Amino acid sequence: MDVERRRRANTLEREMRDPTSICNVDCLLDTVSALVSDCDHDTLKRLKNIEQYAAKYKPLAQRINQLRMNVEDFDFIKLIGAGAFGEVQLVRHKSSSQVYAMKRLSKFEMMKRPDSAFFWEERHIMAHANSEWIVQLHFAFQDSKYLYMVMDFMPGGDIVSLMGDYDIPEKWAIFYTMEVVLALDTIHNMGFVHRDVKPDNMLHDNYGHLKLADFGTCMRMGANGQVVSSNAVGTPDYISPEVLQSQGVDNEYGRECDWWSVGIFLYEMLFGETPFYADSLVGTYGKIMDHKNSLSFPQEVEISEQAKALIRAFLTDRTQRLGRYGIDDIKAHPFFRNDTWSFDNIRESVPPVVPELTSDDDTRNFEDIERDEKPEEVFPVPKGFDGNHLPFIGFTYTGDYQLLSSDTVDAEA
Ligand SMILES: CN(C)[C@H]1CCc2nc(NC(=O)c3cccc([C@H]4CCCN4C(=O)Nc4cccc(C#N)c4)c3)sc2C1
Repeated sequence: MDVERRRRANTLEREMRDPTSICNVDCLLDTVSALVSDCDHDTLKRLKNIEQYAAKYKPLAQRINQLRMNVEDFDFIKLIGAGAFGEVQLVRHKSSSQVYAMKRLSKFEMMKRPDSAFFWEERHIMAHANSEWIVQLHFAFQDSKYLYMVMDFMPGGDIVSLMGDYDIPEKWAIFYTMEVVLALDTIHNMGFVHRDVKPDNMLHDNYGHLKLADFGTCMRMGANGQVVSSNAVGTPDYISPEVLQSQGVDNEYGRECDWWSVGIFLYEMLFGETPFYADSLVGTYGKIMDHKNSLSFPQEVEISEQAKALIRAFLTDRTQRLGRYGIDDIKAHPFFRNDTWSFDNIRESVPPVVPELTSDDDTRNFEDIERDEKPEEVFPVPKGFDGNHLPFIGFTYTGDYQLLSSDTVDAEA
């Protein structure tokens, strides 16, 4: 082969081995599976070209799906979480015996809504953060109905349970607020705003240290550090005024919206309830928009002035909010002064609550969840070629192996 042809072949091979390239081998295999899934309908097979393609490639697609990682590789242990488009299961990988948390998102739910590309941010952040503050994505795969994300199991459960089980002393609040601040700084430094920081998204590992776990509402900041979004996201109680006001209109806001949510979280740890709680959504929104007058501290709870000062510094207009000039102003706040933990040693320190676990699949820190037995919605038979699986091409990910990467076949393969 002449030099020019060899050079061009090398370029293509390099692209095919590059995990960040859409020419990556996993993307190409996704394409075959997606195309077969989208063609494999009797109505479409009336077209000769489609019928012949499906007949020829369906066996290959089945072989690809069977050889690559798939849901049959895992034993289901227990349902440990549920969200709008799916659920999280505790599973054990059959061949390695390793336990994982596997999130399963319904493709059908996502096809019904135009703004459903949220799972790409979640995949990117958990796959590439490589941070002790972020739950790690180990594998991602898909079948004709679902997306699957295989992640770290966090046996300590979420901090909502911890707040329910304990009356949290200020000292503990220092620890957990420090860890949330460092975790959010990691997301911000990756170029994302989280937008839905709440105790449900804060999980504990087996030591009792915190990781952020749900990134469906994360959005990439523009060059100016702002996101432009018209869909208000987040859970009412923790949502900042500027994100709230972005409902319907294109409103710009930045990472400081996450610091508001930290203020809500700190208030809730210390007072046992969120500051703008109301028994209606409108009531809560009203209090948030009028936070200057609606923020108050219950007299009967003994809280330090530093704690109140930090809460006020977060629960203020974004133009005045602590953290708008970066995390150093937050780290310097007197509330964090203590004789045990610092922002630099906290990950090496012993957390206030260390989970007592008896096995690697101990789910004592997860409430039982009844599966909402809604009849599994099936896809309507497409009238024409809908390409319903095309938006999911490229989702497949294996953190520990890249197809075609090793020059020689793996010895133990
Ligand atoms: C704009 N709209 C269309 C989109 C906005 C963003 C968005 N996010 C969704 N997200 C979901 O549908 C979903 C599914 C299962 C679990 C969870 C979380 C919420 C409850 C627990 N959970 C979670 O991720 N847990 C988790 C994660 C990692 C490790 C462990 C453990 N151990 C546990 C979320 S649907 C949707 C619609």
